[in-house]
Amino acid sequence: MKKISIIGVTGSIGLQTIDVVEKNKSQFKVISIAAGENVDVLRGILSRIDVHRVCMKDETHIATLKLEYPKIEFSYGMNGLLEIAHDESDMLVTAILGSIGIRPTVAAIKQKKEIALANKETLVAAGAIVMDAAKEAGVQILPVDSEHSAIFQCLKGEDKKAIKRLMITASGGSFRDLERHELDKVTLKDALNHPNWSMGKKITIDSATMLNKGLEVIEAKWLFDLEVDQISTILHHESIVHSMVEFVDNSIIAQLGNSDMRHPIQFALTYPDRLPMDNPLDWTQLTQLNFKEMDLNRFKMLQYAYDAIKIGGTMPAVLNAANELAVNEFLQEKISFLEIEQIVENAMNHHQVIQNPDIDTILHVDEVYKNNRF
Ligand SMILES: NC(=O)C1=CN([C@@H]2O[C@H](COP(=O)(O)OP(=O)(O)OC[C@H]3O[C@@H](n4cnc5c(N)ncnc54)[C@H](OP(=O)(O)O)[C@@H]3O)[C@@H](O)[C@H]2O)C=CC1
Ligand SMILES: CC(=O)[C@@H](O)[C@H](O)COP(=O)(O)O
Ligand SMILES: [Mn+2]
Repeated sequence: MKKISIIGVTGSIGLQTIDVVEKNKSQFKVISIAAGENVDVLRGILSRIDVHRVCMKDETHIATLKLEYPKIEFSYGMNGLLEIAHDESDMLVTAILGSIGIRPTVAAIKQKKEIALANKETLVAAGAIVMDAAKEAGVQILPVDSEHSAIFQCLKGEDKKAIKRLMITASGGSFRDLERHELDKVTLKDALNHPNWSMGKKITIDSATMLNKGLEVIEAKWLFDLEVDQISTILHHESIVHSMVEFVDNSIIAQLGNSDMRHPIQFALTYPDRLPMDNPLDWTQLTQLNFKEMDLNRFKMLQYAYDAIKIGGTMPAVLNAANELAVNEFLQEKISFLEIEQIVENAMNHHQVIQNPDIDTILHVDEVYKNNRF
C-alpha cells in the first residue's frame, strides 16, 4: 500500500486526489494533509478518510480542531508543511497553490519521497533547484498537470534524443474568441468561466491570460530537460488532445481523454501501473478536433514566459511572483484584466537578473515581487 500525503487538499486538485484515493482504498493510505483556510471543506475530507496529521495555513482553527479530532496531530504554517515533508509517507502530492510549495517540495525530495507535482509555480520559480535535488536524491517527479502527464505518457520507452519538439495544447481560455481590443471590458465573472475545465480560480485566470501555458512551457523545460525552442504550444479548443510529442522522424504521439483531472492524478499515484477508471472518452460523440497556430501578439503573457525562461536565473521567479500578485488583485477586483500583464511586464523590466540563484535568493525575489508593484 502506498502512503501518500497531500498539501493543498481542500482545493480542486486536492479534492480530486481524495476522490482517486477513496475509489482505490486498498492501494493508498493518506498520512498527512494540509489545507489553507477552508476549515469546512477540511472537515468534509476528515469525514471521508482517516489521517495522522493535519496542517492549516494559520493557527485560527487549530484549538477547535484539536477538540473535535483528539487522535489527529495538528500544526500550521510553513513549519507544518515542512513536518509533512518529513513524515512517513512515500509520496507527496503538491496540490497547493503558488510558490509557497517550493520549500516543502524540496524538503520532501531530500527525504527521498516521490513527488506527484501539480503545483507548477514551484517548478517555474525554482526548476533548476528542484530538478537538481531530485537527481541527487534519485527521486521521480511525476507530473499531474494534464499536458505534462500527457507528454510523460507519450515519452514512455522513448529516447530523449529522438524528440523533435513537444506540442502543448491550449484551450485558449475564457477569452479565446475575443480580440485584444475587446479585453479592456471583460469582468472577473467572464474570466472565471473556463470553456472546458473546472479548476481553482487562480489557474482559471492564468488560462484566460494564457500565462498558464507560459508556466507550462517552463514546467515542461524542467520536467523533460529540453531546450526552450523544442517546446511549442498550439490552440486546441476541445481539450481532448492533452498534448503531443513530435519525434525526429516526424511521427507524432498524442495522449487523449476527457477533460478530467482525476486521470493524470491517478496515473501519477499509480505509476508505473494503471488502474481502471470511469468516464472514458466516447469516440462516437467526438465530432471534431480543432487546432490553430498560437498567436504570441494576441497572448502576450505567453511571450513573457518564453522571454523569462530564455533570460533564466531569477527571471522566471519574477514572472511567477508578479503574476501571483496581479491575479490576486484581479480576483479582489482591484485591477482590470489587462493590468495583470502590465504588472508582470513592469516587474520583468525592473528586475536585475541573478544567474544560478540558490533557494534563498529565489525565495527572496519571490517575496519582493509578490508584495510590490514596479
Ligand atoms: N485545478 C486544476 O485542474 C489544475 C491545477 N494545477 C495546479 O495545481 C495547483 C493547485 O490548483 P487548484 O487545485 O486549482 O487550486 P485551488 O485554489 O483550488 O486550491 C489551492 C489549495 O492550496 C491551499 N492553499 C493556498 N494557499 C495556501 C497557503 N498559503 N498555505 C496552505 N495552503 C494553501 C488551498 O487551501 P484553502 O482552499 O483551504 O484555503 C487549497 O487547498 C496550482 O499550482 C495549479 O496551477 C495544474 C493543473 C490543473
Ligand atoms: C487541466 C489543466 O492541466 C490545466 O492546466 C488546463 O490545461 C488549463 O487549460 P488551458 O490553459 O489550456 O486553458
Ligand atoms: Mn495544464
